[in-house]
Amino acid sequence: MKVTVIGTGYVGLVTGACLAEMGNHVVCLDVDERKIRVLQDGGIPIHEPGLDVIVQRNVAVGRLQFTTDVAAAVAHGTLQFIGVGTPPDEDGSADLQHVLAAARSIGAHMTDYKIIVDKSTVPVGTADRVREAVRGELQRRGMEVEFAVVSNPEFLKEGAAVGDFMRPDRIIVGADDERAVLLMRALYASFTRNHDRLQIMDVRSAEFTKYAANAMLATRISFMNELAQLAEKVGADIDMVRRGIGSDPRIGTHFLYAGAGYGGSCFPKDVKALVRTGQEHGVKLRVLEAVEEANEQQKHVLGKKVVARFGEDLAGRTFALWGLAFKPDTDDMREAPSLVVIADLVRRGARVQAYDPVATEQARLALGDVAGVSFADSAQAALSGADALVIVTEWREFRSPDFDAIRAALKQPVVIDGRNLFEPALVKAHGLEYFAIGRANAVPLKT
Ligand SMILES: NC(=O)C1=CN([C@@H]2O[C@H](COP(=O)(O)OP(=O)(O)OC[C@H]3O[C@@H](n4cnc5c(N)ncnc54)[C@H](O)[C@@H]3O)[C@@H](O)[C@H]2O)C=CC1
Ligand SMILES: O=C(O)[C@H]1O[C@H](OP(=O)(O)OP(=O)(O)OC[C@H]2O[C@@H](n3ccc(=O)[nH]c3=O)[C@H](O)[C@@H]2O)[C@H](O)[C@@H](O)[C@@H]1O
Repeated sequence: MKVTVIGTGYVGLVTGACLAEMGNHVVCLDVDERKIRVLQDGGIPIHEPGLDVIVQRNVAVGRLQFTTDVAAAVAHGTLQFIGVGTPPDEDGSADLQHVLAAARSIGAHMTDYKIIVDKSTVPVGTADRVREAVRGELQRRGMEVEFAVVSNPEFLKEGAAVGDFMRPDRIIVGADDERAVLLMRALYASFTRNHDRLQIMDVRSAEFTKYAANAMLATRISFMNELAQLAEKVGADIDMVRRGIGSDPRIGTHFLYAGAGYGGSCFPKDVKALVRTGQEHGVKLRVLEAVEEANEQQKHVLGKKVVARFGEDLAGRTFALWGLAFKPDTDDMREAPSLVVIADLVRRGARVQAYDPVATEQARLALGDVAGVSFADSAQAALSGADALVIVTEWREFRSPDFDAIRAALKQPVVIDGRNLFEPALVKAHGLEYFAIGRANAVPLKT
């Protein structure tokens, strides 16, 4: 099938590459000339495991192309995917300017039947606005061309995006047009061969499903983060509790990890946007308001643990910080908890020596010229001369460290772990003080 994907970010590029991998002919369009140049030169502008191989393979056989030429891109695909950003507006609602601009681009150039697929996360009712935007352009050109607008929200996770797209739990298609449903079924048939994972529904339910999914996942995390705070007070271990409740299939084991707060480009913005939609319709989403507030507080938990151990005044102190990206296996710094941790430490006069396996460049951009932050080339180098180690992101290479080398490098034997990576008794046995989330502190008798 001929497919055009508008927007080559985390979602658009993965969508385009994976659809090409299944034999479709895909043209990816972006307004960012730099990004398109990188892609045309054989590079990948983001860090996403496994994506480079798929992109290169499909470019080589001519099934995947990148362009900034709107007219050519719109002419190419019967299916026009919109995968542009939907950042939060000032009032928390989703800013649809890029989605509507993409819709106008399609309307301004299309000459034959198109199925316009909203892949971006967009509030209920957006398909109607996309339809109006396309129709407005067609009228301006004095043309009548048939088209359908379909909702096909994306559920991939960064860091696991290729696997999630190639082997989806479900594919949601919201459509009220028979011809569009047939083509969407045909497009996705290869991804759902063994199990029919395609769910066809009305457009509004599909749009809503995306927000409901992210809101539910964010709720689980804030719920566990709050319980973790209580666990510390009452002497329980949140990780034991996680295992205990997770074995009930109604609860399930996934997405129950207490930590330094959720970040990323989606949970924070999607929870806000759903709360905002509720307000617009006179429905107060109390649970989600609390989810958001709990998460804002959780991002300060590591800073508070540092203060509890070292005092309010951190002038003259240096902290090693492991993990900058909002989660492992990505370079994405959007809403990363590390930004809040760094701000909390630096505000009190501390210096931070940070290390991340891939996100350093993005972190530099996100932090701007914050004084007191430097970047190390390795996890061990970040420890040199630091008072303590603070872990924010659970990259695999941090999971089994040389505790003796950590102890030798630090001025004080203190590890503050925002992701509960280690057995407290093990860390303590190496002579390190260990402060984690929702667990009793493990402090050796003599330090
Ligand atoms: N990042 C993720 O893991 C997921 C994101 N989503 C949703 O997918 C959408 C896109 O997210 P990301 O890929 O993370 O965004 P992104 O910010 O990485 O990429 C968006 C791209 O769209 C381009 N763009 C903007 N306006 C354009 C236009 N008029 N024409 C052509 N290109 C244009 C930008 O230059 C940029 O390259 C958002 O609605 C997001 O909520 C959904 C599931 C997962
Ligand atoms: O709409 C989106 O953009 C995507 O948002 C999330 O994916 P993503 O943000 O890439 O990453 P997650 O693995 O969900 O992690 C989000 C945040 O939650 C945190 N988290 C996750 C799981 C957990 O148990 N505890 C926890 O604190 C992570 O550290 C991270 O900061 C969803 O998992 C995807 O299904 C969805 O498509």
